Amino acid sequence: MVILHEKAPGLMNNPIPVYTTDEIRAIEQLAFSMPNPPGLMEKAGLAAAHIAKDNLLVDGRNSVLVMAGPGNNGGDALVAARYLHNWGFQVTTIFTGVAARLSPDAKRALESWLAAGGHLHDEIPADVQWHAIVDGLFGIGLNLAKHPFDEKYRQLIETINSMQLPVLALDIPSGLDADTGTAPDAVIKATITASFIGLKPGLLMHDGSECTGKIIVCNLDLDTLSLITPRSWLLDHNAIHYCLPSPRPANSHKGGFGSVGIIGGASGMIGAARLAGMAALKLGAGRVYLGLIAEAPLTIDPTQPELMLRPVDELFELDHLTCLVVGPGLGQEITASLCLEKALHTPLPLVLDADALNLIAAYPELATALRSRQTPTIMTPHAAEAARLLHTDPASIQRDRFTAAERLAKDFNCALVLKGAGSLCMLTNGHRYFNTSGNPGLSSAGTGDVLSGMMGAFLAQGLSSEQALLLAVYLHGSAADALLGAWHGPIGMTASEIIDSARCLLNRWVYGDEAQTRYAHSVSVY
Ligand SMILES: NC(=O)C1=CN([C@@H]2O[C@H](COP(=O)(O)OP(=O)(O)OC[C@H]3O[C@@H](n4cnc5c(N)ncnc54)[C@H](OP(=O)(O)O)[C@@H]3O)[C@@H](O)[C@H]2O)[C@@H](O)CC1
Ligand SMILES: Nc1ncnc2c1ncn2[C@@H]1O[C@H](COP(=O)(O)OP(=O)(O)O)[C@@H](O)[C@H]1O
Ligand SMILES: [K+]
Repeated sequence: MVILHEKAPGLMNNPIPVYTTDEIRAIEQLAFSMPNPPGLMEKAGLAAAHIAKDNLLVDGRNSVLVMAGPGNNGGDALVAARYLHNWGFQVTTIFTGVAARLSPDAKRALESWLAAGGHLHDEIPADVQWHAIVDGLFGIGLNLAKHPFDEKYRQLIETINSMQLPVLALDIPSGLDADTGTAPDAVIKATITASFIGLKPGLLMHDGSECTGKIIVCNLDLDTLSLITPRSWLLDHNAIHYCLPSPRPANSHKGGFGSVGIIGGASGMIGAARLAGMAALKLGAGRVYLGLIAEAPLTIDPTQPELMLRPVDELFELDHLTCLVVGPGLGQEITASLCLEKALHTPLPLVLDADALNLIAAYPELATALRSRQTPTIMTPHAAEAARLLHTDPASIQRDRFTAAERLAKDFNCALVLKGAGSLCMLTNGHRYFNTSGNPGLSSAGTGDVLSGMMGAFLAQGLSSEQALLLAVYLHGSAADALLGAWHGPIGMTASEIIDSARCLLNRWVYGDEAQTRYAHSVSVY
Protein backbone atom coordinates (compact mmCIF):
# COMPACT_ATOMS: atom_id res chain seq x y z
CA MET A 1 0.00 0.00 0.00
CA VAL A 2 1.46 3.36 -0.99
CA ILE A 3 0.00 6.42 0.62
CA LEU A 4 0.82 9.79 -0.81
CA HIS A 5 -0.22 13.21 0.30
CA GLU A 6 -1.19 16.02 -1.96
CA LYS A 7 -0.48 19.51 -0.72
CA ALA A 8 -0.11 18.58 2.92
CA PRO A 9 3.32 19.86 3.88
CA GLY A 10 2.28 20.31 7.51
CA LEU A 11 1.79 16.59 7.84
CA MET A 12 5.22 15.54 6.68
CA ASN A 13 7.28 13.84 9.40
CA ASN A 14 4.24 13.76 11.67
CA PRO A 15 1.82 10.89 12.09
CA ILE A 16 -0.93 10.99 9.47
CA PRO A 17 -4.48 11.11 10.88
CA VAL A 18 -7.23 8.66 9.93
CA TYR A 19 -10.87 9.75 10.22
CA THR A 20 -14.05 7.77 10.72
CA THR A 21 -17.11 8.69 8.69
CA ASP A 22 -18.55 10.58 11.67
CA GLU A 23 -15.35 12.55 12.01
CA ILE A 24 -15.29 13.38 8.28
CA ARG A 25 -18.89 14.59 8.54
CA ALA A 26 -17.95 16.70 11.59
CA ILE A 27 -15.02 18.25 9.68
CA GLU A 28 -17.37 18.98 6.80
CA GLN A 29 -19.82 20.76 9.13
CA LEU A 30 -17.03 22.80 10.70
CA ALA A 31 -15.74 23.74 7.25
CA PHE A 32 -19.21 24.83 6.15
CA SER A 33 -19.53 27.08 9.19
CA MET A 34 -16.28 28.93 8.37
CA PRO A 35 -16.61 32.61 7.33
CA ASN A 36 -15.87 31.76 3.67
CA PRO A 37 -16.84 28.09 3.38
CA PRO A 38 -14.57 26.26 0.95
CA GLY A 39 -16.32 24.62 -2.02
CA LEU A 40 -15.34 21.10 -1.04
CA MET A 41 -17.04 19.27 -3.88
CA GLU A 42 -15.44 21.55 -6.47
CA LYS A 43 -12.03 21.00 -4.87
CA ALA A 44 -12.56 17.22 -4.65
CA GLY A 45 -13.59 16.99 -8.31
CA LEU A 46 -10.68 19.16 -9.43
CA ALA A 47 -8.16 17.12 -7.40
CA ALA A 48 -9.60 13.91 -8.88
CA ALA A 49 -9.39 15.30 -12.42
CA HIS A 50 -5.73 16.21 -11.86
CA ILE A 51 -4.97 12.74 -10.51
CA ALA A 52 -6.68 11.08 -13.49
CA LYS A 53 -4.85 13.36 -15.95
CA ASP A 54 -1.43 12.90 -14.38
CA ASN A 55 -1.62 9.18 -13.66
CA LEU A 56 -4.13 7.41 -15.90
CA LEU A 57 -4.70 9.62 -18.95
CA VAL A 58 -1.10 9.82 -20.10
CA ASP A 59 0.78 8.89 -23.28
CA GLY A 60 -2.10 9.70 -25.61
CA ARG A 61 -4.77 7.95 -23.54
CA ASN A 62 -7.56 10.44 -23.81
CA SER A 63 -10.95 8.85 -23.16
CA VAL A 64 -12.50 8.25 -19.80
CA LEU A 65 -15.69 6.69 -18.46
CA VAL A 66 -17.01 8.57 -15.42
CA MET A 67 -19.47 6.80 -13.12
CA ALA A 68 -21.57 9.25 -11.07
CA GLY A 69 -23.78 7.77 -8.34
CA PRO A 70 -26.86 9.12 -6.54
CA GLY A 71 -25.12 11.12 -3.79
CA ASN A 72 -22.30 13.58 -3.29
CA ASN A 73 -19.73 11.04 -4.44
CA GLY A 74 -21.53 11.31 -7.77
CA GLY A 75 -21.28 15.10 -7.46
CA ASP A 76 -17.50 14.84 -7.16
CA ALA A 77 -17.48 12.67 -10.27
CA LEU A 78 -19.51 15.22 -12.25
CA VAL A 79 -17.09 17.99 -11.28
CA ALA A 80 -14.14 15.80 -12.33
CA ALA A 81 -15.92 15.02 -15.62
CA ARG A 82 -16.31 18.75 -16.33
CA TYR A 83 -12.64 19.55 -15.75
CA LEU A 84 -11.48 16.60 -17.86
CA HIS A 85 -13.88 17.61 -20.64
CA ASN A 86 -12.65 21.23 -20.49
CA TRP A 87 -9.07 20.00 -20.73
CA GLY A 88 -9.88 18.20 -23.99
CA PHE A 89 -10.43 14.61 -22.89
CA GLN A 90 -13.31 12.53 -24.23
CA VAL A 91 -15.63 11.95 -21.30
CA THR A 92 -18.62 9.58 -21.16
CA THR A 93 -20.66 10.04 -18.01
CA ILE A 94 -23.08 7.53 -16.52
CA PHE A 95 -25.41 8.98 -13.90
CA THR A 96 -27.29 6.47 -11.73
CA GLY A 97 -29.09 8.96 -9.47
CA VAL A 98 -32.22 11.09 -9.64
CA ALA A 99 -31.51 14.77 -10.33
CA ALA A 100 -34.37 15.98 -8.13
CA ARG A 101 -32.95 14.13 -5.11
CA LEU A 102 -29.40 15.50 -5.32
CA SER A 103 -27.93 17.74 -2.64
CA PRO A 104 -27.57 21.42 -3.68
CA ASP A 105 -23.81 20.94 -4.33
CA ALA A 106 -24.34 17.83 -6.43
CA LYS A 107 -27.19 19.50 -8.30
CA ARG A 108 -24.88 22.41 -9.13
CA ALA A 109 -22.22 19.94 -10.31
CA LEU A 110 -24.75 18.26 -12.57
CA GLU A 111 -26.00 21.55 -14.03
CA SER A 112 -22.43 22.76 -14.63
CA TRP A 113 -21.61 19.49 -16.38
CA LEU A 114 -24.61 19.87 -18.70
CA ALA A 115 -23.83 23.58 -19.23
CA ALA A 116 -20.28 22.64 -20.28
CA GLY A 117 -21.77 20.53 -23.09
CA GLY A 118 -21.68 17.19 -21.26
CA HIS A 119 -24.26 14.42 -21.58
CA LEU A 120 -25.62 11.87 -19.13
CA HIS A 121 -26.15 8.19 -19.90
CA ASP A 122 -28.20 5.73 -17.85
CA GLU A 123 -26.09 2.72 -18.79
CA ILE A 124 -22.59 2.02 -19.99
CA PRO A 125 -22.74 2.22 -23.84
CA ALA A 126 -21.83 -1.11 -25.38
CA ASP A 127 -19.85 0.06 -28.40
CA VAL A 128 -17.36 2.53 -26.90
CA GLN A 129 -13.80 1.90 -25.65
CA TRP A 130 -12.13 3.94 -22.92
CA HIS A 131 -8.66 4.23 -21.47
CA ALA A 132 -9.63 4.74 -17.83
CA ILE A 133 -12.58 4.84 -15.46
CA VAL A 134 -13.49 7.25 -12.66
CA ASP A 135 -15.58 5.57 -9.95
CA GLY A 136 -17.90 8.06 -8.27
CA LEU A 137 -20.76 5.66 -7.51
CA PHE A 138 -20.61 5.61 -3.71
CA GLY A 139 -18.38 7.14 -1.07
CA ILE A 140 -18.74 7.34 2.69
CA GLY A 141 -22.54 7.41 2.39
CA LEU A 142 -22.82 3.82 1.19
CA ASN A 143 -25.12 1.97 3.53
CA LEU A 144 -25.35 -1.70 2.69
CA ALA A 145 -26.96 -2.53 6.03
CA LYS A 146 -29.85 -0.20 5.25
CA HIS A 147 -30.23 -1.20 1.62
CA PRO A 148 -28.19 -3.94 0.02
CA PHE A 149 -27.09 -3.43 -3.58
CA ASP A 150 -29.78 -4.17 -6.12
CA GLU A 151 -28.86 -6.12 -9.24
CA LYS A 152 -28.21 -2.89 -11.21
CA TYR A 153 -25.33 -1.79 -8.95
CA ARG A 154 -23.92 -5.29 -8.55
CA GLN A 155 -23.76 -5.61 -12.34
CA LEU A 156 -22.34 -2.12 -12.88
CA ILE A 157 -19.50 -2.83 -10.47
CA GLU A 158 -18.82 -6.23 -11.96
CA THR A 159 -18.82 -4.75 -15.48
CA ILE A 160 -16.36 -2.05 -14.46
CA ASN A 161 -14.04 -4.60 -12.87
CA SER A 162 -14.23 -6.83 -15.92
CA MET A 163 -13.20 -4.03 -18.28
CA GLN A 164 -9.57 -4.39 -17.16
CA LEU A 165 -8.98 -0.63 -17.25
CA PRO A 166 -7.21 1.53 -14.69
CA VAL A 167 -9.77 2.86 -12.21
CA LEU A 168 -9.58 5.99 -10.08
CA ALA A 169 -11.91 5.57 -7.08
CA LEU A 170 -13.23 8.81 -5.62
CA ASP A 171 -12.92 8.89 -1.83
CA ILE A 172 -13.29 5.11 -1.44
CA PRO A 173 -13.79 2.24 -3.89
CA SER A 174 -17.56 1.86 -4.31
CA GLY A 175 -18.83 -1.11 -2.32
CA LEU A 176 -16.29 -0.75 0.48
CA ASP A 177 -17.44 0.36 3.93
CA ALA A 178 -15.41 3.43 4.90
CA ASP A 179 -15.28 2.55 8.61
CA THR A 180 -14.89 -1.22 8.67
CA GLY A 181 -13.14 -2.02 5.39
CA THR A 182 -15.66 -4.76 4.68
CA ALA A 183 -17.09 -5.32 1.21
CA PRO A 184 -19.89 -7.81 1.70
CA ASP A 185 -21.10 -7.49 -1.90
CA ALA A 186 -19.56 -6.26 -5.16
CA VAL A 187 -16.71 -3.77 -4.81
CA ILE A 188 -14.65 -1.71 -7.26
CA LYS A 189 -11.03 -2.81 -7.66
CA ALA A 190 -9.27 0.53 -7.96
CA THR A 191 -5.82 1.34 -9.31
CA ILE A 192 -5.76 4.60 -7.37
CA THR A 193 -8.02 5.87 -4.60
CA ALA A 194 -8.22 9.63 -4.07
CA SER A 195 -9.24 9.88 -0.42
CA PHE A 196 -10.79 13.29 0.28
CA ILE A 197 -10.17 15.32 3.45
CA GLY A 198 -8.27 12.47 5.12
CA LEU A 199 -7.69 8.73 5.27
CA LYS A 200 -10.57 6.45 6.21
CA PRO A 201 -10.09 3.32 8.36
CA GLY A 202 -11.78 1.11 5.77
CA LEU A 203 -9.05 1.88 3.23
CA LEU A 204 -6.46 0.40 5.55
CA MET A 205 -7.84 -2.90 6.75
CA HIS A 206 -9.77 -6.02 5.83
CA ASP A 207 -10.97 -5.97 2.17
CA GLY A 208 -9.73 -2.39 1.86
CA SER A 209 -6.15 -3.55 1.47
CA GLU A 210 -7.21 -5.50 -1.66
CA CYS A 211 -9.20 -2.88 -3.52
CA THR A 212 -7.80 0.62 -2.99
CA GLY A 213 -4.66 0.40 -5.12
CA LYS A 214 -2.38 3.38 -4.45
CA ILE A 215 -3.98 5.80 -2.00
CA ILE A 216 -3.60 9.55 -2.53
CA VAL A 217 -4.89 11.77 0.25
CA CYS A 218 -6.38 15.07 -0.98
CA ASN A 219 -6.93 17.35 1.98
CA LEU A 220 -8.96 19.87 -0.07
CA ASP A 221 -6.92 22.68 1.51
CA LEU A 222 -8.43 21.95 4.91
CA ASP A 223 -6.18 22.02 7.94
CA THR A 224 -8.09 19.16 9.53
CA LEU A 225 -5.88 19.01 12.63
CA SER A 226 -7.05 22.50 13.57
CA LEU A 227 -10.69 21.47 13.17
CA ILE A 228 -10.90 18.28 15.20
CA THR A 229 -8.52 16.25 17.32
CA PRO A 230 -7.98 12.93 15.62
CA ARG A 231 -7.99 9.67 17.57
CA SER A 232 -6.67 7.46 14.79
CA TRP A 233 -3.36 7.51 13.01
CA LEU A 234 -1.44 5.74 10.32
CA LEU A 235 1.29 3.49 11.70
CA ASP A 236 4.10 4.21 9.27
CA HIS A 237 7.65 5.43 9.49
CA ASN A 238 6.52 8.90 10.59
CA ALA A 239 4.62 7.47 13.52
CA ILE A 240 7.38 5.28 14.94
CA HIS A 241 9.99 7.98 14.96
CA TYR A 242 9.42 8.73 18.64
CA CYS A 243 9.39 5.00 19.51
CA LEU A 244 12.94 4.15 18.46
CA PRO A 245 15.45 3.30 21.19
CA SER A 246 18.32 5.75 21.49
CA PRO A 247 21.74 4.83 20.12
CA ARG A 248 23.58 2.84 22.78
CA PRO A 249 26.25 4.59 24.82
CA ALA A 250 29.71 3.18 24.15
CA ASN A 251 30.14 2.54 27.86
CA SER A 252 27.20 0.14 28.18
CA HIS A 253 26.65 -3.31 29.65
CA LYS A 254 23.95 -5.95 29.34
CA GLY A 255 22.23 -4.82 32.52
CA GLY A 256 21.28 -1.62 30.74
CA PHE A 257 19.15 -3.41 28.18
CA GLY A 258 16.86 -5.35 30.45
CA SER A 259 15.94 -8.98 30.99
CA VAL A 260 13.00 -10.61 29.28
CA GLY A 261 11.28 -13.66 30.74
CA ILE A 262 9.31 -15.75 28.30
CA ILE A 263 6.74 -18.20 29.62
CA GLY A 264 5.48 -20.84 27.24
CA GLY A 265 6.84 -23.86 25.42
CA ALA A 266 4.58 -26.68 26.57
CA SER A 267 5.42 -30.12 25.30
CA GLY A 268 5.34 -30.12 21.49
CA MET A 269 5.36 -26.32 21.34
CA ILE A 270 8.82 -25.44 22.60
CA GLY A 271 9.59 -23.87 19.21
CA ALA A 272 7.07 -21.10 19.83
CA ALA A 273 8.78 -20.01 23.06
CA ARG A 274 12.13 -20.36 21.37
CA LEU A 275 11.11 -18.09 18.48
CA ALA A 276 9.87 -15.46 20.94
CA GLY A 277 13.15 -15.80 22.85
CA MET A 278 15.29 -15.42 19.74
CA ALA A 279 13.29 -12.37 18.71
CA ALA A 280 13.77 -10.82 22.16
CA LEU A 281 17.49 -11.53 22.01
CA LYS A 282 18.09 -10.32 18.47
CA LEU A 283 16.02 -7.18 18.90
CA GLY A 284 18.27 -6.10 21.71
CA ALA A 285 17.29 -7.46 25.15
CA GLY A 286 20.29 -7.73 27.47
CA ARG A 287 19.27 -11.18 28.75
CA VAL A 288 16.52 -13.58 27.75
CA TYR A 289 15.20 -16.39 29.96
CA LEU A 290 12.82 -19.05 28.68
CA GLY A 291 10.58 -20.51 31.34
CA LEU A 292 9.37 -23.70 29.71
CA ILE A 293 6.19 -25.49 30.67
CA ALA A 294 7.32 -28.77 29.10
CA GLU A 295 7.97 -31.41 31.76
CA ALA A 296 11.41 -32.52 30.64
CA PRO A 297 12.76 -29.26 29.31
CA LEU A 298 16.04 -28.92 27.58
CA THR A 299 18.72 -27.33 29.68
CA ILE A 300 20.37 -25.61 26.76
CA ASP A 301 19.29 -24.55 23.32
CA PRO A 302 22.19 -25.81 21.20
CA THR A 303 21.51 -23.55 18.23
CA GLN A 304 20.90 -20.44 20.36
CA PRO A 305 22.96 -20.99 23.52
CA GLU A 306 22.47 -17.34 24.56
CA LEU A 307 18.93 -18.24 25.62
CA MET A 308 18.77 -19.24 29.28
CA LEU A 309 16.37 -22.17 29.64
CA ARG A 310 14.72 -22.62 33.03
CA PRO A 311 11.89 -24.68 34.47
CA VAL A 312 9.07 -22.20 34.57
CA ASP A 313 8.83 -21.92 38.39
CA GLU A 314 12.43 -20.72 38.56
CA LEU A 315 11.58 -17.79 36.32
CA PHE A 316 9.39 -16.27 39.01
CA GLU A 317 12.31 -16.42 41.44
CA LEU A 318 14.53 -14.18 39.32
CA ASP A 319 14.61 -10.69 40.78
CA HIS A 320 16.02 -8.79 37.82
CA LEU A 321 13.42 -9.43 35.10
CA THR A 322 12.22 -6.28 33.35
CA CYS A 323 9.15 -7.76 31.67
CA LEU A 324 7.36 -11.01 30.92
CA VAL A 325 6.01 -12.40 27.65
CA VAL A 326 3.41 -15.05 28.40
CA GLY A 327 1.81 -17.26 25.81
CA PRO A 328 4.01 -18.58 22.98
CA GLY A 329 3.35 -22.34 23.00
CA LEU A 330 1.91 -22.04 26.52
CA GLY A 331 -0.87 -24.60 26.09
CA GLN A 332 -3.90 -24.64 28.34
CA GLU A 333 -2.99 -27.21 30.98
CA ILE A 334 -3.20 -26.45 34.69
CA THR A 335 0.51 -25.48 34.94
CA ALA A 336 -0.05 -22.97 32.16
CA SER A 337 -2.96 -21.27 33.90
CA LEU A 338 -1.14 -21.24 37.25
CA CYS A 339 1.85 -19.56 35.61
CA LEU A 340 -0.37 -17.05 33.89
CA GLU A 341 -2.08 -16.26 37.17
CA LYS A 342 1.29 -15.66 38.84
CA ALA A 343 2.40 -13.48 35.93
CA LEU A 344 -0.77 -11.40 36.12
CA HIS A 345 -0.01 -10.69 39.78
CA THR A 346 3.59 -9.56 39.20
CA PRO A 347 4.27 -5.83 38.94
CA LEU A 348 6.17 -6.41 35.67
CA PRO A 349 4.96 -5.11 32.29
CA LEU A 350 3.41 -8.02 30.42
CA VAL A 351 2.91 -9.13 26.85
CA LEU A 352 0.07 -11.65 26.58
CA ASP A 353 -0.13 -13.78 23.45
CA ALA A 354 -1.72 -16.95 22.09
CA ASP A 355 -2.84 -19.38 24.82
CA ALA A 356 -2.44 -16.75 27.52
CA LEU A 357 -5.33 -14.99 25.77
CA ASN A 358 -7.30 -18.20 25.36
CA LEU A 359 -6.95 -18.93 29.09
CA ILE A 360 -8.12 -15.42 29.97
CA ALA A 361 -11.13 -15.98 27.72
CA ALA A 362 -11.87 -19.28 29.45
CA TYR A 363 -11.33 -18.36 33.13
CA PRO A 364 -13.12 -15.27 34.50
CA GLU A 365 -10.79 -15.09 37.52
CA LEU A 366 -7.81 -14.63 35.18
CA ALA A 367 -9.71 -11.91 33.31
CA THR A 368 -10.43 -10.19 36.64
CA ALA A 369 -6.74 -10.35 37.59
CA LEU A 370 -5.85 -8.79 34.24
CA ARG A 371 -8.38 -5.98 34.61
CA SER A 372 -7.03 -5.01 38.01
CA ARG A 373 -3.36 -4.84 37.02
CA GLN A 374 -1.61 -1.55 37.79
CA THR A 375 1.31 -2.02 35.39
CA PRO A 376 0.94 -1.96 31.61
CA THR A 377 -0.15 -5.02 29.68
CA ILE A 378 -0.09 -5.54 25.93
CA MET A 379 -2.32 -8.15 24.31
CA THR A 380 -1.66 -9.51 20.82
CA PRO A 381 -4.82 -11.33 19.69
CA HIS A 382 -5.59 -12.41 16.15
CA ALA A 383 -9.25 -12.48 15.13
CA ALA A 384 -9.95 -15.94 16.58
CA GLU A 385 -8.38 -15.07 19.95
CA ALA A 386 -10.21 -11.75 20.00
CA ALA A 387 -13.46 -13.62 19.31
CA ARG A 388 -12.86 -15.92 22.29
CA LEU A 389 -12.12 -12.94 24.53
CA LEU A 390 -15.29 -11.16 23.44
CA HIS A 391 -17.39 -14.34 23.32
CA THR A 392 -18.27 -13.99 19.67
CA ASP A 393 -17.10 -15.50 16.38
CA PRO A 394 -14.08 -14.46 14.25
CA ALA A 395 -16.31 -13.30 11.36
CA SER A 396 -17.99 -10.77 13.66
CA ILE A 397 -14.59 -9.48 14.77
CA GLN A 398 -13.49 -9.10 11.15
CA ARG A 399 -16.72 -7.33 10.22
CA ASP A 400 -15.87 -4.53 12.64
CA ARG A 401 -12.25 -4.80 13.77
CA PHE A 402 -12.35 -1.23 14.96
CA THR A 403 -15.08 -1.78 17.54
CA ALA A 404 -13.61 -5.14 18.56
CA ALA A 405 -10.21 -3.59 19.31
CA GLU A 406 -11.82 -0.76 21.24
CA ARG A 407 -13.88 -3.16 23.34
CA LEU A 408 -10.88 -5.36 24.12
CA ALA A 409 -8.81 -2.41 25.27
CA LYS A 410 -11.62 -1.13 27.50
CA ASP A 411 -12.77 -4.52 28.81
CA PHE A 412 -9.29 -5.72 29.71
CA ASN A 413 -7.51 -2.48 30.59
CA CYS A 414 -4.75 -3.13 28.02
CA ALA A 415 -3.00 -1.77 25.00
CA LEU A 416 -3.32 -4.25 22.16
CA VAL A 417 -2.76 -5.15 18.57
CA LEU A 418 -5.57 -6.88 16.73
CA LYS A 419 -3.43 -8.81 14.27
CA GLY A 420 -4.08 -9.67 10.64
CA ALA A 421 -3.82 -7.91 7.29
CA GLY A 422 -3.89 -4.27 8.39
CA SER A 423 -3.10 -4.83 12.06
CA LEU A 424 -4.89 -2.36 14.31
CA CYS A 425 -3.19 -1.08 17.48
CA MET A 426 -5.26 0.36 20.35
CA LEU A 427 -3.59 2.36 23.07
CA THR A 428 -5.03 2.81 26.55
CA ASN A 429 -5.59 6.53 25.89
CA GLY A 430 -8.06 5.59 23.15
CA HIS A 431 -5.72 6.35 20.25
CA ARG A 432 -5.68 3.87 17.36
CA TYR A 433 -2.96 3.14 14.84
CA PHE A 434 -3.44 1.39 11.51
CA ASN A 435 -0.38 -0.56 10.46
CA THR A 436 0.82 -0.06 6.90
CA SER A 437 3.59 -2.66 6.83
CA GLY A 438 3.44 -6.41 6.29
CA ASN A 439 2.37 -8.87 3.61
CA PRO A 440 0.99 -12.41 3.30
CA GLY A 441 4.50 -13.81 3.83
CA LEU A 442 3.64 -13.34 7.52
CA SER A 443 0.78 -15.84 7.25
CA SER A 444 2.80 -18.76 8.58
CA ALA A 445 3.23 -20.42 11.95
CA GLY A 446 5.50 -18.67 14.41
CA THR A 447 5.37 -15.10 13.16
CA GLY A 448 3.08 -14.11 16.04
CA ASP A 449 5.57 -15.58 18.54
CA VAL A 450 8.26 -13.43 16.96
CA LEU A 451 6.08 -10.35 17.33
CA SER A 452 5.52 -10.93 21.05
CA GLY A 453 9.24 -11.54 21.59
CA MET A 454 10.03 -8.27 19.82
CA MET A 455 7.68 -6.42 22.16
CA GLY A 456 9.48 -8.01 25.11
CA ALA A 457 12.81 -6.80 23.74
CA PHE A 458 11.57 -3.22 23.48
CA LEU A 459 9.97 -3.20 26.93
CA ALA A 460 13.24 -4.54 28.34
CA GLN A 461 15.16 -1.70 26.68
CA GLY A 462 13.02 0.86 28.44
CA LEU A 463 10.41 1.77 25.88
CA SER A 464 6.91 2.42 27.19
CA SER A 465 4.30 -0.23 26.45
CA GLU A 466 2.82 2.03 23.79
CA GLN A 467 6.16 2.59 22.10
CA ALA A 468 7.03 -1.13 22.30
CA LEU A 469 3.69 -2.08 20.79
CA LEU A 470 3.82 0.38 17.88
CA LEU A 471 7.48 -0.16 17.07
CA ALA A 472 7.19 -3.96 17.16
CA VAL A 473 4.09 -4.07 14.97
CA TYR A 474 5.50 -1.72 12.35
CA LEU A 475 8.99 -3.25 12.38
CA HIS A 476 7.63 -6.82 12.18
CA GLY A 477 5.67 -5.96 9.01
CA SER A 478 8.56 -3.94 7.58
CA ALA A 479 10.90 -6.90 8.13
CA ALA A 480 8.52 -9.05 6.09
CA ASP A 481 8.35 -6.35 3.40
CA ALA A 482 12.16 -6.24 3.19
CA LEU A 483 12.29 -10.03 2.79
CA LEU A 484 9.65 -9.85 0.08
CA GLY A 485 11.71 -7.18 -1.67
CA ALA A 486 14.62 -9.62 -1.78
CA TRP A 487 12.39 -12.45 -3.08
CA HIS A 488 12.47 -14.36 0.22
CA GLY A 489 8.70 -14.41 0.11
CA PRO A 490 5.83 -14.06 0.31
CA ILE A 491 5.85 -17.79 -0.48
CA GLY A 492 7.91 -19.68 2.06
CA MET A 493 8.91 -16.74 4.26
CA THR A 494 9.71 -18.07 7.75
CA ALA A 495 9.31 -16.61 11.21
CA SER A 496 13.04 -17.00 11.94
CA GLU A 497 13.90 -14.94 8.88
CA ILE A 498 11.65 -12.13 10.15
CA ILE A 499 13.86 -11.86 13.23
CA ASP A 500 17.09 -11.29 11.31
CA SER A 501 15.43 -8.93 8.86
CA ALA A 502 13.95 -6.91 11.74
CA ARG A 503 17.32 -6.68 13.46
CA CYS A 504 18.89 -5.29 10.31
CA LEU A 505 16.14 -2.69 9.85
CA LEU A 506 16.12 -1.61 13.49
CA ASN A 507 19.85 -0.91 13.42
CA ARG A 508 19.45 1.07 10.22
CA TRP A 509 16.60 3.10 11.68
CA VAL A 510 18.40 3.84 14.93
CA TYR A 511 21.85 4.54 13.54
CA GLY A 512 21.36 5.58 9.92
CA ASP A 513 24.73 5.35 8.20
CA GLU A 514 26.55 5.94 11.43
CA ALA A 515 26.53 2.48 13.06
CA GLN A 516 29.88 1.25 11.79
CA THR A 517 31.76 4.44 12.60
CA ARG A 518 30.01 5.44 15.83
CA TYR A 519 31.94 3.08 18.11
CA ALA A 520 35.22 2.95 16.17
CA HIS A 521 38.16 4.25 18.23
CA SER A 522 39.99 6.95 16.43
CA VAL A 523 43.46 7.23 17.94
CA SER A 524 46.42 8.71 16.18
CA VAL A 525 49.92 9.46 17.32
CA TYR A 526 51.15 12.88 16.49
N1 LIG B 1 -18.25 14.94 3.57
C1 LIG B 1 -17.60 15.91 2.92
O1 LIG B 1 -17.17 16.84 3.50
C2 LIG B 1 -17.39 15.84 1.49
C3 LIG B 1 -17.92 14.78 0.78
N2 LIG B 1 -17.63 14.62 -0.50
C4 LIG B 1 -18.08 13.48 -1.21
O2 LIG B 1 -19.34 13.08 -0.79
C5 LIG B 1 -19.33 11.69 -0.47
C6 LIG B 1 -20.38 11.40 0.51
O3 LIG B 1 -21.58 11.78 -0.09
P1 LIG B 1 -22.99 11.25 0.43
O4 LIG B 1 -23.09 11.46 1.86
O5 LIG B 1 -24.01 11.89 -0.42
O6 LIG B 1 -22.89 9.71 0.17
P2 LIG B 1 -22.54 8.86 -1.15
O7 LIG B 1 -21.34 8.06 -0.83
O8 LIG B 1 -22.51 9.65 -2.38
O9 LIG B 1 -23.78 7.85 -1.22
C7 LIG B 1 -25.04 8.25 -0.75
C8 LIG B 1 -26.06 7.98 -1.82
O10 LIG B 1 -26.04 6.60 -2.14
C9 LIG B 1 -27.29 5.99 -1.80
N3 LIG B 1 -27.01 4.66 -1.31
C10 LIG B 1 -26.32 4.30 -0.21
N4 LIG B 1 -26.21 2.97 -0.13
C11 LIG B 1 -26.81 2.49 -1.24
C12 LIG B 1 -27.01 1.18 -1.74
N5 LIG B 1 -26.57 0.08 -1.09
N6 LIG B 1 -27.68 1.03 -2.91
C13 LIG B 1 -28.15 2.10 -3.56
N7 LIG B 1 -27.97 3.37 -3.13
C14 LIG B 1 -27.33 3.54 -1.98
C15 LIG B 1 -27.93 6.92 -0.81
O11 LIG B 1 -29.30 6.76 -0.84
P3 LIG B 1 -30.17 6.93 0.54
O12 LIG B 1 -29.52 6.05 1.56
O13 LIG B 1 -30.07 8.36 0.87
O14 LIG B 1 -31.50 6.47 0.14
C16 LIG B 1 -27.43 8.29 -1.32
O15 LIG B 1 -28.20 8.68 -2.41
C17 LIG B 1 -17.94 11.45 0.00
O16 LIG B 1 -17.58 10.10 -0.05
C18 LIG B 1 -17.16 12.31 -0.96
O17 LIG B 1 -16.96 11.63 -2.19
C19 LIG B 1 -16.80 15.56 -1.24
O18 LIG B 1 -17.68 16.27 -2.09
C20 LIG B 1 -15.98 16.47 -0.40
C21 LIG B 1 -16.63 16.93 0.83
N1 LIG C 1 -1.73 -11.19 5.12
C1 LIG C 1 -1.03 -10.61 6.09
N2 LIG C 1 -0.62 -9.33 5.96
C2 LIG C 1 0.06 -8.72 6.96
N3 LIG C 1 0.35 -9.32 8.15
C3 LIG C 1 -0.05 -10.56 8.34
C4 LIG C 1 -0.76 -11.29 7.34
N4 LIG C 1 -1.03 -12.53 7.83
C5 LIG C 1 -0.50 -12.59 9.06
N5 LIG C 1 0.08 -11.42 9.38
C6 LIG C 1 0.76 -11.09 10.65
O1 LIG C 1 1.50 -12.26 11.06
C7 LIG C 1 1.36 -12.47 12.45
C8 LIG C 1 0.68 -13.83 12.69
O2 LIG C 1 0.47 -14.02 14.06
P1 LIG C 1 -0.26 -15.32 14.61
O3 LIG C 1 -1.49 -15.58 13.83
O4 LIG C 1 -0.37 -15.16 16.07
O5 LIG C 1 0.80 -16.46 14.25
P2 LIG C 1 1.40 -17.64 15.13
O6 LIG C 1 0.42 -17.94 16.21
O7 LIG C 1 1.56 -18.78 14.18
O8 LIG C 1 2.70 -17.18 15.62
C9 LIG C 1 0.59 -11.29 12.98
O9 LIG C 1 1.48 -10.27 13.37
C10 LIG C 1 -0.22 -10.85 11.77
O10 LIG C 1 -0.60 -9.49 11.83
K1 LIG D 1 -16.28 5.84 -5.08
